[in-house]
Parts: sequence; C-alpha cells; structure tokens
Amino acid sequence: MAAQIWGSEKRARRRREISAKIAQMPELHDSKPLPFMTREEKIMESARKLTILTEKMGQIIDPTDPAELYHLNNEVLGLEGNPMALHGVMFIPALSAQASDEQQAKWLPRALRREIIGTYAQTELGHGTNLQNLETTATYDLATQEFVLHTPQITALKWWPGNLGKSSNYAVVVAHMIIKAKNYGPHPFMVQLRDEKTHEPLPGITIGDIGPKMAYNIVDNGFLGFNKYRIPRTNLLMRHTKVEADGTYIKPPHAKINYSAMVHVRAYMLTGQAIMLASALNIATRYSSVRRQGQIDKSQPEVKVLEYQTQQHRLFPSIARAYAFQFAGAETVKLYEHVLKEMKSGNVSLMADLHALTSGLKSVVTYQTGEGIEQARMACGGHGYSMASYISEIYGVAIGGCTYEGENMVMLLQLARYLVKSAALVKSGQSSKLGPLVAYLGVKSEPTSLIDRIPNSGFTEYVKTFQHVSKRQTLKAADMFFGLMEKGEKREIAWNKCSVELNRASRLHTRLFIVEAFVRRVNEIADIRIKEALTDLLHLHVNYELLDIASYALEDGFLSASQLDYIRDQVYLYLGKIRPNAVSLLDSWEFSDIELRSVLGRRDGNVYENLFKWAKSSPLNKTDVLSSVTQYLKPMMEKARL
Ligand SMILES: CCCCCCCCCC/C=C\C/C=C/C(=O)SCCNC(=O)CCNC(=O)[C@H](O)C(C)(C)COP(=O)(O)OP(=O)(O)OC[C@H]1O[C@@H](n2cnc3c(N)ncnc32)[C@H](O)[C@@H]1OP(=O)(O)O
Ligand SMILES: Cc1cc2nc3c(=O)[nH]c(=O)nc-3n(C[C@H](O)[C@H](O)[C@H](O)COP(=O)(O)OP(=O)(O)OC[C@H]3O[C@@H](n4cnc5c(N)ncnc54)[C@H](O)[C@@H]3O)c2cc1C
Repeated sequence: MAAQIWGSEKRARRRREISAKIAQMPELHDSKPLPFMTREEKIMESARKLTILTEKMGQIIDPTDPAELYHLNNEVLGLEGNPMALHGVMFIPALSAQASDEQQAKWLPRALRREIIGTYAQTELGHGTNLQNLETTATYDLATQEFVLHTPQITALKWWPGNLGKSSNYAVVVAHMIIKAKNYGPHPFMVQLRDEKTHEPLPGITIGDIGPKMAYNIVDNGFLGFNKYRIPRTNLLMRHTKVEADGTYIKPPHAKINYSAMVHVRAYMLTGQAIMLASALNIATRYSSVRRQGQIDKSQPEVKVLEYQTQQHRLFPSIARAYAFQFAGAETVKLYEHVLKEMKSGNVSLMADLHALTSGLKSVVTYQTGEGIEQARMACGGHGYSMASYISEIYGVAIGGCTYEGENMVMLLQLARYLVKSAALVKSGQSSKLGPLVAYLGVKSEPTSLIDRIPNSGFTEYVKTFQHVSKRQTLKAADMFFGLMEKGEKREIAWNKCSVELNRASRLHTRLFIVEAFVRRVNEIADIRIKEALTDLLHLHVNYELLDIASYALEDGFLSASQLDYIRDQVYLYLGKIRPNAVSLLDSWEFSDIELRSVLGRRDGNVYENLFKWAKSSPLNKTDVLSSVTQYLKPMMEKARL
C-alpha cells in the first residue's frame, strides 16, 4: 500500500531508509517538543537543523529528487516551515521557469549551493489577489540601463512573502514595469535585499517580519519597501519577456507565463495537503483504537471509540479523501511537469487547461483537508485540543493553503471562466473542440442514474452521475450568466451576480476529477489484496461524496429518493467494511513518530503515560509556585482574607 501511496515500491523503500537514517541522527531531532518553544527558539532550532542538513543532506537523500527532499523536510524540519521554505518552494522554481539561460547560469548554482537565500515577493499590504493593481513599480532608467524599484505608499509594501522578513537576502520581486511612461503590468525581477557579508538590509530597502500568525510561525513572513532602489536592467527575469537596452519591450508568448511559480506550488501542494490530512487522521485513528469510553452493549466492557459508527463516519470518509487527493495530486504533478517542459520549448497551448485544473483542485483539496483535520481533532475529544496531539498545528498549516497561492473563491472563479467558455462551445454545437478534462460536457447523459440498477458496473454509473451533476450545474450557471448579459447587464456585473452558482460548478467539476483520478488508480492496481482494500475505500468515497452533493442530482430527478437510500446504505456498509483496515490504511503512509510529532498518535499507542510525561515537561511545571502567583494572586487572596 505504501508503494501505491508514494508512487512505487522504490519510493516507499527510500522513504523508509531515509526515516531510519534520520532516527539514528539525534542532531536532527527536535531538542524539545516544538509547542514548548517560543517563536524565536523554534526559528533558532530550525536554522540549526537546516545547516546540519545542508552539510549532511547528501548522506541521507538524493538532493536532486524533490520527493526525497520533501520527505526529509517533513521529518526533520516539520510542517511549521523553516527559514528557507520559500527558497525551494518558489524562489528556485521561479528562477528555473522565468530566468534566461544566462541568468540561470549566474544565479541558480548559487541558490542551489545555498550561497544565497531567496523568496518570492509578490503580495502587498493592499493587494494580493488582484495582481493588476499591485503598486510596487519598476521604472526603466534609459540613461543608466537600470530599473528603479519604488514603494509609492504604505499599501505598496510587500507583505506576507515567506522568509522575506529576516532570512532571505535575495527575492524574486513582482513589480509593475514602466518603460517610457508606459505600464507593461506585473513582471518578476531578481533583487538583492541584504549585504551578503553582514546580512544588513541594503540602502533603500526597508524590511522586517510581519509578526506571529495562526500557524507557520517558524516562517518569517515579511514586509519590504523600496526607496528608489536601483537594479540592473538584466535583473528582469528574461526567459519569456525581454527589455532591450533602448527600452524596447519583447512580449512573452503567453500573457500569464510569468505566473508559473504560482502554478508550480498549486500543483505540488495537493500531495502536501493529502499528507497533512493523512497525518491528522493517523493520529486520530490510532488514538481512537486505544481510547476506550462507554459501552455499545451494556453487558460488555467499554469499547474502543473507533467502534462507534459516528466516529467511523467522522474519520473514514476523510481517509478516502486523503488517498483520493494523493492520487489526484500525483496526476497533476505529472501534467504540470509535462506542461512546464512544453512551455520551456515555446508551446504554451496547455497552460489554460493546467491553470483551470490546478485552480479548482487547490481550492477543493485545501478546503476539504481543513474540514477533515478539524473533524480528526474533535474525534480525539479533549486530548485533541491539547498541543500534545499536534493536530491544531497541522490544521493551522493546512488551512493556510485556502488563502495562499490564490484565495480559494478567487481560484474557483478562474476555473469557472474555463467552464463557461466550454459551456459556450457546447451551446454553439462545437463540443468536438472541448479539451479532454471537459469532454463530458458535450456528452448526452441518460435520463436517470443507473447507480443501483446495473450489477457489477464497477464505478461507471457513479462517474456518470458525477458527470451529470457537474454538467448540469455548469450549463445552468453559464445560462444564468449569458441570460443576464442578453438582458443588457455588463459582463463583469453579470459575472458577479452568478458567481456563487459558478463556483458551485467549479467545485462539482473538481470533485468529479478527483473521483475519476481515484477510479483510474484503482483500475491500474494488479495486487489483489491492495486492490480490494482500495476498492472498499473507493466505494466509501463515491457514495459519501454523492450523498454530500445529492441535492444537485435530486432536483432534476436524476437520482430518486430510493437511490439516495441505497447510497446511504452503501456508506454504512463500507464504514463497517473499512473498520478492520482503518489503522493500517493510515499506517501505510509510514509516518514516523519523529515526523508526526504527536503524543496522542504514537505508533506504540502508549498514550496516557506519555501525556503525563509531556504535561510534566511543561515549562510552567519547573516550579511549584509561579511568580504570577507570588506577585499578584497570592497578595490578592491575602488582601481578601483581611
Ligand atoms: C516540492 C514543492 C512542495 C510544495 C509543497 C507546498 C508547500 C507550500 C508552502 C509554502 C507556503 C506558502 C507559499 C505561498 C506563496 C504565495 O502565496 S505567492 C502569491 C500567490 N498569489 C496569488 O496566487 C494571487 C492570485 N491571483 C492570481 O493568480 C491572478 O491575479 C488571477 C489569476 C486571479 C487574475 O490574474 P490577472 O492577471 O488579473 O488576470 P486577468 O487579466 O483577469 O486574466 C485572466 C485570464 O488569465 C488566465 N490566467 C490567469 N492565470 C493564469 C495562469 N497561471 N496560466 C494560464 N492562464 C492564466 C485566466 O485563465 C484568464 O483567461 P481567460 O481566457 O481570459 O478566461
Ligand atoms: C501562510 C501564507 C503564506 C504566504 N506566502 C506568500 C509568499 O511567499 N509570497 C507572496 O507573495 N504572498 C504570500 N502570501 C499571500 C497570499 O498569496 C495572499 O494572501 C493570497 O493570494 C490572498 O490575497 P489577499 O490577501 O489579497 O486576499 P483578498 O483578495 O483581500 O481576499 C479577501 C476576500 O475577498 C475575496 N475576493 C477578493 N477578490 C475577489 C474577486 N475578484 N472575486 C470574488 N471574491 C474576491 C476573497 O475571496 C476573500 O474572501 C501568503 C499568505 C499566507 C496566508
């Protein structure tokens, strides 16, 4: 099963080897539990481990393999980020995709050797979503052949970029490029921020940390202002766009090609989210099979809380989602790598499809991951609320994904643009022009679902039902939009008035893709036992998801009330079937105790003793009487007694 999760037997074996090596290297372990550290201590601890990793990484992993790097990162540095998180996640990808060969030769080896630390500085205090209204400017000075970076007002301060505040000395900065008074829109520039020897900010740069956040507090998300700060013309990233010495602008082959670093993260973050969901579920499911509370049959002893159907219903559909996200994520990464290769050789024709797909997936996956992790926390009762479970930290980090790389509603609307264009093709009889991901929009469906009518139909009838609801909602939302415009409404106003319906279509389309990716994967599996276990999980997935969106299928009679009862019964049937495999389905992800960082989710199940040990190690317990008591509470009580 681990081979299915991680992509191959070799990958699963490598993960095990890497975890085993890390277990033997105490210098790479947290020196004390992260929740007991201050933010400064955590950053220091993370930087300490990071420097050891830079020295010893080659002994542990193949540093050119992103999957091995990601695993090493999760085990040693953890989810809360690190002082170089954005260096690998966005700075290097931005340089790789957007810098010319000559620029790459100059900067990439230095970045890869970690001689310099970089980030991706795009979002500002006043604007994050609407890139066209970013306010930082890069004005070309023809006389000196330099760009002058400037922050005209407080809202133009860069705000949020990870590791910008304290750790990075370089950044890819996105600014409006102005040449001879003409604004060419946002473009990426390579900018040195700090002196390489002293790490002091360079003159003309104002920089710092934006303060503590809901989670991710090891990352120094920062602010950045420029006061007429000059950089050479050749620091504009020039793989696709060029500015010649005389100010001549050569436009890129696709208007949005400079957005590729964002698409990179949107594609890769899906499996990251799956891992966080599976981690929280691993903790909750293990704990649920240790925790005994109450009786189902009063004549029997107390049961493990995992025996309760409500507990299973709370956890198991999310287990199925974690697998589904992992499989859909793996497909998306493959597609991304293919499109990136094509883009590098000048073929930009697949960019729109990739943008639409990653926009929808990013939104649905992060939202459902957040939901699943929060349910996992509640499933652990009181102990879930303790930082000893570590679930609250996982939650805080995961839901950051609903916001970064494009706020979820906004990204769903990006997918909706693609769906509406596709609906227009269907309506004008040009279905043959539909791309493969939306081809179903042009296919006539049966009048009713055959879900419970065709025995042994595999998952075909389910897929058809998901296709039906997605198609219907897409065409309905598109009709609403076109109808408003026909009535004379301006395009943008009509769009806004339909946007809730449009986003519903985007979610349904994305959920269909996730179901299809799961079905594709299960169909590929040769090993009978693995196939059986995953088929059970897929049964739970399709029935649970369909129940969740049933109103769309009920409203036009595609599903009947009796079919809904059938689907509900299937959910209960598969909850029971999955119960014996539940812990194994999560243990198959092979998270080590070091990686999980959870007292509650320990592999050995020795929860209570370790919770007590954890509590005793709280800094508050170093002394029996705190100074808050001697200074304030004790005198208060004494005064009251007089
Ligand atoms: C090994 C890696 C492991 C990864 C693990 C993950 C861990 C991550 C940890 C890091 C944590 C945090 C990092 C966070 C970083 C950031 O958040 S960076 C900042 C991100 N910011 C955003 O995402 C901003 C969102 N806004 C946008 O993207 C754009 O503004 C928006 C697309 C909404 C609109 O752009 P405009 O330029 O204004 O567009 P417009 O002129 O209206 O045109 C729309 C048009 O353009 C098409 N389009 C847009 N984007 C793309 C694209 N990327 N590719 C192709 N096409 C694109 C769009 O489809 C429209 O086309 P149409 O034909 O006109 O419909
Ligand atoms: C943990 C974290 C890490 C980050 N790291 C980085 C980084 O490394 N580099 C970087 O540059 N940035 C980074 N960011 C910033 C992030 O990319 C932005 O916050 C994000 O893109 C959302 O933009 P915003 O803050 O402007 O939200 P807003 O756009 O202000 O969103 C507020 C509300 O308005 C709604 N809204 C906005 N526009 C529309 C619209 N057109 N239609 C409908 N609704 C709309 C949204 O849906 C939302 O409900 C990070 C953010 C976080 C939380």
